[in-house]
Amino acid sequence: MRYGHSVAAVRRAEGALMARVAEGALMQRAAAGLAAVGADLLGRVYGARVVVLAGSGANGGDALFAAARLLRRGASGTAVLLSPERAHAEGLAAFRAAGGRVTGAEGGPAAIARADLVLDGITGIGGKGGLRPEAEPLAEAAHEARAAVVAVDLPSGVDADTGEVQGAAVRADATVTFGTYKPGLLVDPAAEHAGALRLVEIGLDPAELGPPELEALQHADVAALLPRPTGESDKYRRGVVGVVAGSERYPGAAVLAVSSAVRGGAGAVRYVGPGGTAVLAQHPETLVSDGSPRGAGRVQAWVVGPGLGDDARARTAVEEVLQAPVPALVDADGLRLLSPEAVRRREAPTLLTPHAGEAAALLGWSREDVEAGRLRAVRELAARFGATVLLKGSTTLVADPDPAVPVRANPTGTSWLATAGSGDVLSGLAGSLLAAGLPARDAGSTAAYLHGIAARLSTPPLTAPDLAAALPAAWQNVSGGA
Ligand SMILES: NC(=O)C1=CN([C@@H]2O[C@H](COP(=O)(O)OP(=O)(O)OC[C@H]3O[C@@H](n4cnc5c(N)ncnc54)[C@H](O)[C@@H]3O)[C@@H](O)[C@H]2O)[C@@H](O)CC1
Ligand SMILES: Nc1ncnc2c1ncn2[C@@H]1O[C@H](COP(=O)(O)OP(=O)(O)O)[C@@H](O)[C@H]1O
Ligand SMILES: [K+]
Repeated sequence: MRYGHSVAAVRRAEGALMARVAEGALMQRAAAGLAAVGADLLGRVYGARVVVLAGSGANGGDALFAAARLLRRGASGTAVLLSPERAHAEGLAAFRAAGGRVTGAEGGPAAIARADLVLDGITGIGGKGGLRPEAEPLAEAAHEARAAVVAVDLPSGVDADTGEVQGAAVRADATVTFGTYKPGLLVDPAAEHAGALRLVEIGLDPAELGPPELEALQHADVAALLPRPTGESDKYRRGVVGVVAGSERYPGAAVLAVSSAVRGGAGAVRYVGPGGTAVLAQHPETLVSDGSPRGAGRVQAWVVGPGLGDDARARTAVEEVLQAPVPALVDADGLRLLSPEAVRRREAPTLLTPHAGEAAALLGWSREDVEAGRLRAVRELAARFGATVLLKGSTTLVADPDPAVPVRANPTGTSWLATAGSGDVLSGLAGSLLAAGLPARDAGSTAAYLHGIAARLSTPPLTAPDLAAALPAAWQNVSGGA
């Protein structure tokens, strides 16, 4: 698991640790880790040109000390000081002592254009708002230069706690972060600015950090969560998932949702709706009926909504699913037929899976505001509906209705998933995992993880049926065949 801790938690744990170690020791640990990553990216340090973008805080100090280490190994270096009179004094002294040159912001772009490595030490967890105007041309020059750009702790200009980016921000090829991940490194739009992430341990005590704001599953976590049949299993004990999807107008959604539900860990799939013939043609193992959910027989979880439309039949289906005493996943058209009160009244878990447009409609926000503030949006929805909410998109987030439970950020997405019907595949898969007994947050985040891996394993440009067909390979990829 990767954990993302808030700035307040990091400050608390750093403060406690600093009281126990020699002055400056933490910054030296950070600088050593940063220099090692810089050396790695350079391949050959001797003769390389390093440029440090140094703000006035400790983030600039880390960058200057790291550059000094590279200079002592034969690199040459220029520090671009954004506030020359307030630069980190010890870091600057070490950099100068190692032979580094110093310039003001005006000398930055020319130095950056010739650089092999740029260390972005403008701001770290102390940054507020986007980059200030004098730093913007530096960020732009770094983006255009052929140099590798390494952000120190965070890309400067992004919000560490929320992943929001207000104004200009540095775009890095890699980010070396200290002690723990920050939520902004795991959530777009900030995550997109961070590039590859490297964590450098500096000795923070997990107990002093406290609970994370955010978690990102890794292969081993997902492998441990995936349901597995045992000797005692039969198809009913493995769970039956009911899928209410598709309509005369959108028959394909039924086929897509079932195509992933049958590959999602449940023992059987019941399909309810007008698309039974098409579903059976693709998946003869499905139990189909054309009535309403109430008369369809027992299920351990329902999926309702993909391609459902909004006629009387659709309304009845959503109503009946919400009244059922089993976990329910509501997606797509189903989300338009929901009231927060009806969801809040439920005793069994509910998982809502909106994309940004659907989330915007549910919240009364603009779509842009949801995309710019994903973490706020998903938490707000979970609170309003008293439900688990999976917000789809460039970073898929899953929030529990209890605000103390960390939000899960999915690390496996790829923009190839932006293809018609891939959301239907996700909901069938997540519903199947719910039926197999996973709690809603685990079902949603595990489904998003596998969905992303399936996309990576498919040959682009991928289609929704490709994605469903790649689920067994994704499953194997994650669990190593166990
Ligand atoms: N506290 C610690 O124990 C450690 C801190 N470390 C580093 O220290 C960083 C935090 O240092 P600081 O608290 O000094 O804060 P920062 O270095 O992140 O930035 C604070 C400074 O930047 C200025 N500033 C804020 N927003 C700005 C903006 N938008 N544009 C330009 N300037 C802006 C502020 O006026 C302030 O002087 C971490 O991110 C990490 O890199 C590491 O050395 C590891 C140890
Ligand atoms: N830019 C992107 N990067 C990563 N994943 C994306 C991106 N855009 C969409 N996705 C994913 O693709 C799926 C699309 O779902 P959805 O918007 O419901 O589409 P549809 O209704 O066509 O099935 C979701 O899982 C979403 O997270
Ligand atoms: K930085």
